[in-house]
Amino acid sequence: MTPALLSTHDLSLGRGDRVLVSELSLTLHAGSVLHLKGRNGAGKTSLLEVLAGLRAPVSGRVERPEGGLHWLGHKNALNPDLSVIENLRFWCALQGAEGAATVQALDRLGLSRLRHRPARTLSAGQKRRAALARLLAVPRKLWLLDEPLSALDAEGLLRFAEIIDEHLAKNGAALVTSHQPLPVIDERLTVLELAR
Ligand SMILES: Nc1ncnc2c1ncn2[C@@H]1O[C@H](COP(=O)(O)OP(=O)(O)OP(=O)(O)O)[C@@H](O)[C@H]1O
Repeated sequence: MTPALLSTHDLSLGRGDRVLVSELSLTLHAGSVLHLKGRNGAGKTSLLEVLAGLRAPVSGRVERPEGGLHWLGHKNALNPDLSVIENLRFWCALQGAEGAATVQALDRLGLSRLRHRPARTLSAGQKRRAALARLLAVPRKLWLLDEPLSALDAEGLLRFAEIIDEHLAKNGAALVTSHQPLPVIDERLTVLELAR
């Protein structure tokens, strides 16, 4: 059995007086991906925020990997006035990862040609790709990704599939929310559907 990269123990969370998740215990192992599904408002983002440590649960606890994790929220968190590569370098510097492989990361997302363009001039899908490039610039074992496929075209989906595949092969793990099927269709994928 590969090591656990994320575990929850009797985790409950809510918004206001609404319970969204009740006593969830799950384990995400290295080399696996969990597709978190559920209708609008079911609580996927709220759960991801608790897993990332950005929001407190009502009860229960979360065990995360040493060495940190990647969190990609709905927002791309790009500074509109910096170029694509400046944005990535700035983010790497915040992570203490100066000299990270930013050019290669942008190349993997098909953004080489656009790397000196101000982020504000990118299309929605190009901005999503620029945010995804962070996953490659700094290695982290655990990826928590909220709707990473939003705005990606067919070619972007293929690139995402390749990136996830490599990440799992290197004993990484990912928890991904998406309203569309994930481009990983084998025994490495499990699905959790929030019921509400
Ligand atoms: N800032 C907030 N204050 C109060 N309630 C909120 C807030 N943000 C979200 N909620 C509520 O919490 C519930 C869960 O929201 P959440 O964003 O986690 O759902 P989701 O499953 O990610 O939805 P979607 O598929 O639309 O992204 C929803 O009912 C929503 O109305």
